[in-house]
Amino acid sequence: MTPAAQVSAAIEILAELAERRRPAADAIKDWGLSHRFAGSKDRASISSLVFDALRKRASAAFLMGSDAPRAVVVGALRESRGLSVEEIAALFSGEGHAPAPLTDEERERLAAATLEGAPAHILGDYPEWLAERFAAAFGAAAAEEGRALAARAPIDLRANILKASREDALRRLAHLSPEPTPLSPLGLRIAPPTKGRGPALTAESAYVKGLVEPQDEGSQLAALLCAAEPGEQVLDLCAGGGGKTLALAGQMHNRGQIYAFDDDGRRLTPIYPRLERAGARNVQVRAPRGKADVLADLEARCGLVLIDAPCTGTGTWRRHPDAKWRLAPGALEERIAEQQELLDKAPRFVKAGGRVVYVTCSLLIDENEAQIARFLEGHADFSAVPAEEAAAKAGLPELTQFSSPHGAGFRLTPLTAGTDGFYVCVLKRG
Ligand SMILES: C[S@@+](CC[C@H](N)C(=O)[O-])C[C@H]1O[C@@H](n2cnc3c(N)ncnc32)[C@H](O)[C@@H]1O
Repeated sequence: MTPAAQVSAAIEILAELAERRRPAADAIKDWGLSHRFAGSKDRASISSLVFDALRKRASAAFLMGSDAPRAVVVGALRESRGLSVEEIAALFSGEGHAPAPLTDEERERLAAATLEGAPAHILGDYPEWLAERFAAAFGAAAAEEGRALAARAPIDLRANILKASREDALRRLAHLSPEPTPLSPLGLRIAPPTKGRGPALTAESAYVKGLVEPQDEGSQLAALLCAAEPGEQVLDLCAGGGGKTLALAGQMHNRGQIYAFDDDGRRLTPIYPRLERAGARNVQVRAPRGKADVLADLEARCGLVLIDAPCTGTGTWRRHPDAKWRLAPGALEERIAEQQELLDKAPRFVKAGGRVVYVTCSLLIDENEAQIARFLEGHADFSAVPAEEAAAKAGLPELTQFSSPHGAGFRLTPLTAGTDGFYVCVLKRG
């Protein structure tokens, strides 16, 4: 396919997404199935165009004076890719499978329109209904935080210390030019591709042999702040695919026991091969079994209960730019209710002196500091561990700089920490 035909395909897919609220990856996959002539490189280029347009959907629409898919793609080619009017005009030639030529108005806007005077949610490319919540979380930095969330994310990996040091992993992957991550002592970072496909990581022998695991640096830090110790009894209450479970198994050097639970058994499916590949041997997966209380024996036994809570995922928009436009207010309310339920459930399993670590990949106060404040009101035997103390316990005193200005816990954002957005709070019993 020509680059211009790829642009046409991206516009077509965005039109489909505007009609049906569905993940962009699904729409791209379906498009590929019904256009068999498109090769894998074409599909990667189209996918990258669609995601770039979604990253900049609000600002591109503002620039072009229209939120039609074509306008968004035209605007995003300027905003995301930095193309000139002539470069964009060359793609919109109207020839063959190229989109229709630029109109005079489109040309004028591309040449002269600016974002001056645009409100923060346009400058930061996030939904208008979240504007108040972003202002509460970030104040005057809301637009800048939004812009950082609209950028492409790097590929972060965690060295699996059960099998390799970070130095080993860096050497093994040297052909991908990884850099050590600045905050996590276990992290490796590969720059994001400017367009098209990134490296085929799962084909790397370092991955196949379990020396590295893809995990955003923020997620690595959340796991490190758990400060799990060898020999501890740990309940991972929302284990899902096991990203944090694996990190905890490494921290514990395979000693002690991790119980990995998720109330949706299907979500646990990937954990089995991942544990195998990582060489994690201290994990018992406790899949739900109908109405049976599969965690009954853990009552008051755990030194650590991790709640990696279901959330709106506002911190992960760099990786899922379509999610920000699909998120609806009702979903936020549902997540808040689930988070409260989990926070109320966790103390049952915590022994005296033990801790609960509450984590979300959201940046909204309602899902984070407000949840912790509510929890502490109802659980007088728990207190939030001050950020300085929690950071020191994790051996990462520099994380104190990310202590939340809105209450207990840590806030990491792409702008301030260069990670996905994460909230982490360590709560101690007694
Ligand atoms: C953020 S994801 C977990 C990600 C995982 N810990 C990781 O690092 O890969 C949240 C998980 O919570 C699970 N969940 C939602 N409500 C739950 C509940 N009441 N009890 C246990 N798990 C729950 C979801 O099924 C989902 O897998």
